[in-house]
Amino acid sequence: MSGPILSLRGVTKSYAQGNAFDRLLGRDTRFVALDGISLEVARGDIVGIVGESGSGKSTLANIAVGLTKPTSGDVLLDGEPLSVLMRDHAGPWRRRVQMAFQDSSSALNPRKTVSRCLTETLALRGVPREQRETEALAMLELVGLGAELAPRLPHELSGGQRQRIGLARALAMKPDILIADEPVSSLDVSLQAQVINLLSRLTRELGLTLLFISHDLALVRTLCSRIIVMCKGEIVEQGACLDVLDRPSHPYTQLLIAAVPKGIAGRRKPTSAPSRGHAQDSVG
Ligand SMILES: Nc1ncnc2c1ncn2[C@@H]1O[C@H](COP(=O)(O)OP(=O)(O)OP(=O)(O)O)[C@@H](O)[C@H]1O
Repeated sequence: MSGPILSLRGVTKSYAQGNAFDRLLGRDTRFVALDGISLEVARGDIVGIVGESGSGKSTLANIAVGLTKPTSGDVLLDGEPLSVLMRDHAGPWRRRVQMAFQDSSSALNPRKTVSRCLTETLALRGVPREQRETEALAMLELVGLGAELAPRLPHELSGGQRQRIGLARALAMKPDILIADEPVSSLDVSLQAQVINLLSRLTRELGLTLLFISHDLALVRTLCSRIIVMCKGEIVEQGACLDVLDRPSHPYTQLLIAAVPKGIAGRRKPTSAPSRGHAQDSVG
């Protein structure tokens, strides 16, 4: 298909503010978390979504993945509206758009082994029972982890290993779009580099489209081909990643870049990642 894989058209999300008493007196107001967002994501793009805390990045991600319903506006996957695709609960949207979360410890069930976590996801995808163990091991290998982790519980893993299990679980659904919400923020710099390099490799090898939400402009520069800058629920600037980061036109983007210590925002590259969108995988 030649059109955008993901489109948002005039998407707004607002939340009621105030308590029941306020509402009774007609004093309730609504807080607008997303204000008429429109964007298009091309297949295979790696899109960085940046902006200060509270600017609406996670709300946007949750709407794109179908976890949050927009107050108004349309979300389309390959031109088909989310509202139609979501009618079937285990339907195409659920499989095709997956999310990898920031907090890997709460994203995994503490009572389920790595193997069970992956085989259950594979079952959801309809993989026959007898193939699930083998495929679970293949998923572990894909994210650079060994079969010895399969019987372990989440608390028996390191933070970086948990992060990659979360990624493996999202990838086990064979998604077309992966949304990674601050996927490396809890990791140290070398683990960050591993996960970033892994994401870069997987987007190339699996033809994934990646939405990468981050506060770290240097990581976005390294990984992403496009960038979306959000401020107070609106997109204030978007375009080719290097163009926007090197020549920001909106004052908010300029502030965001200026807020990062010199030499870090601009051109830091994680270990062994040669250039944006072409980071080498250093996962062992
Ligand atoms: N369920 C909710 N009810 C009310 N307000 C909400 C709800 N969810 C989010 N918000 C508000 O919407 C705004 C956007 O939140 P969101 O989590 O999307 O921001 P963000 O850019 O992802 O922030 P961060 O970088 O800190 O994760 C915030 O002001 C937040 O308090």
